This record gives sequence, structure tokens and C-alpha cells, in this order.
Amino acid sequence: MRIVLVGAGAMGGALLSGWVAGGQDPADVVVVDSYTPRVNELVAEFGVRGADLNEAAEADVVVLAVKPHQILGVAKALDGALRPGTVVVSIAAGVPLAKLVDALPEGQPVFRVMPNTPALLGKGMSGVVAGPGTSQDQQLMVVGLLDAVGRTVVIDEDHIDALTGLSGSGPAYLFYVAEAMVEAGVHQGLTRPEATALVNQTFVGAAAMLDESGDSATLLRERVTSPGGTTAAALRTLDDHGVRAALLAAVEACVERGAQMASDG
Ligand SMILES: NC(=O)C1=CN([C@@H]2O[C@H](COP(=O)(O)OP(=O)(O)OC[C@H]3O[C@@H](n4cnc5c(N)ncnc54)[C@H](O)[C@@H]3O)[C@@H](O)[C@H]2O)C=CC1
Ligand SMILES: O=C(O)[C@@H]1CCC=N1
Repeated sequence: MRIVLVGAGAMGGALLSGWVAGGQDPADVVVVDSYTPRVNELVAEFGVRGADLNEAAEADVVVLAVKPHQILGVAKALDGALRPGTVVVSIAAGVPLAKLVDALPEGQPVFRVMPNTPALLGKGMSGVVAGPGTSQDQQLMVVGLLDAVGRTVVIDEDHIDALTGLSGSGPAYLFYVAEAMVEAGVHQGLTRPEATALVNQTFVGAAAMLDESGDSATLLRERVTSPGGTTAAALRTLDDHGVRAALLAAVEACVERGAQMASDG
């Protein structure tokens, strides 16, 4: 597949890395980024090519991975560079399909996608929303692009902010918890490397159990919680500090921010 990636920052770079590790030929990937040192870095690391938006004419798919407030400007700048069948994918949070459709040449196939950074390691979770008039083959191509770096669900645009609240932004919540646990270990007298090793492997083990056991998070949590034991004392304290309520509120805030970004200029 010939891919033009516009914007190769944290998320664009993670996708690129995941694609190449997953077998995508780097010679068929063009990176367009206004920060030239970043392009040079990716050219050297992966063997992709650096170019400008005119390369979009050669692409099967153009992935727009710039910041949300930049994306409509970039979409407009693609006018004249796109072939009618070139599929455009936006990964911008809070930018509705209707605005992308308006900014792109009439009839250009467009998809709205919400990936996450574990795509870097082929363990991403992405949501795909199909734009108006797109074909089943085009959707299969976009899903294939995201399946190459993890797992993919096709959803309605109404649910993309909710998906962002769980999987798009979700890695940050887990890193936040990991940071806090490392800090707690240091408070208990462990060295930072010791605490980090314990926390990292606990996340890896717990994630594998969630993924592979087929059991719910509730059951897995109950199995760690011996009656009257240490875990029960810890969980009681999490409840006393409102951690569950804080997570509900955090996801709500994420969803509200997505909706607010959608209605901004
Ligand atoms: N970081 C994340 O975990 C996720 C980010 N996203 C979306 O991905 C997009 C990018 O986010 P990040 O990678 O975090 O931002 P970033 O700031 O790390 O990357 C943006 C990149 O775009 C480049 N850029 C800016 N203007 C440009 C232009 N006119 N032409 C070409 N390149 C240009 C910048 O030099 C930079 O490398 C956003 O729209 C965000 O909503 C979506 C899912 C997850
Ligand atoms: O924080 C953000 O806006 C982007 C979208 C999802 C993850 N990062």
C-alpha cells in the first residue's frame, strides 16, 4: 500500500513505526512534516521518503496526523494533489467528518479514525468511522491499515468521542496510574528502578490476564482480593479517595472536550 503520512509527531510516528514493523514496505511510505529534522530522523530510522503534499497524487491513502486545529488547513492544501479515488484518513480528535468533507475536494473518500500510541508496538486500538459515500473496499483498506498496528472496531461517529475517552486517551490514564504507583513504592523505601520494574511487570501481567483469560476485570480483581487481606484494605482506600468516581469523571471530561473541539471554529 502506498501511504502518505502528513504529520509525523507522537501519533503519526507511532503508526509509521508499527506499519514498518508489521511488514509495510518503507519505500512506499512518504512522510510530510513541516519540521524537517523530524522527517530526516524518520528517513534515517525507517528508510521512508520525505516529500511534500504533491506526493499525495501517488498515494492509495493519505493519513492526516497533524493537530486538530491544523487539519482542515492541510486538507484544503491537498486540493489539486489528490486523485479522485485517493482515500483520506483523519486521526484528529474532535474534528467531525462533515468538516473534513467540506475541506476536501467534492466526493473525496474520507474516514475518521481514532488510534492510540500502543500502535507503535503493534498493540494499538483504533476506531474507524466511514465517511459519506465510501465503499466497502475502501473501508476494508482503512481497517487493514489499522489492523496492521493492532485491533480495530468500526463505529458510528456518535460514539467516536466515547471511544477516545477509553482507548484514544486511555493509555495516558494507565501511565498516570503507573507513575503514581512507582512514586508510592519510593515512599515505601524501594529504589526507583526497583519500583519501576515491579510496576511495569505488574501492568504487563495484568494486561495479559485481561486479554487472554476471557475473565472480566471484576473477576480478576476479586481473585487478588483475599477476604480481610491486604488488597481489600488497599481497594477500600481507593474507594474512600473516590478513584472510581474520578475515572468516570475523567472519561466524561474527555468526551466533553471532544465535543467542544468539534464545535470550535
Ligand atoms: N498522541 C496521541 O496519543 C493521539 C493523537 N491523535 C491525534 O493525532 C494528531 C497528532 O497528534 P500528536 O501526534 O500527539 O501531535 P504532535 O504535535 O506530536 O504531531 C504533530 C506533527 O504535525 C507536524 N505538522 C504541523 N503542521 C504541519 C503541516 N502543516 N504539515 C505537515 N506537518 C505538520 C508537526 O511538526 C508534528 O510533527 C492530533 O490530531 C491528535 O488529535 C489521535 C489519537 C491519539
Ligand atoms: O489528547 C489528545 O487530544 C489526543 C487525542 C487522543 C489522545 N491524544
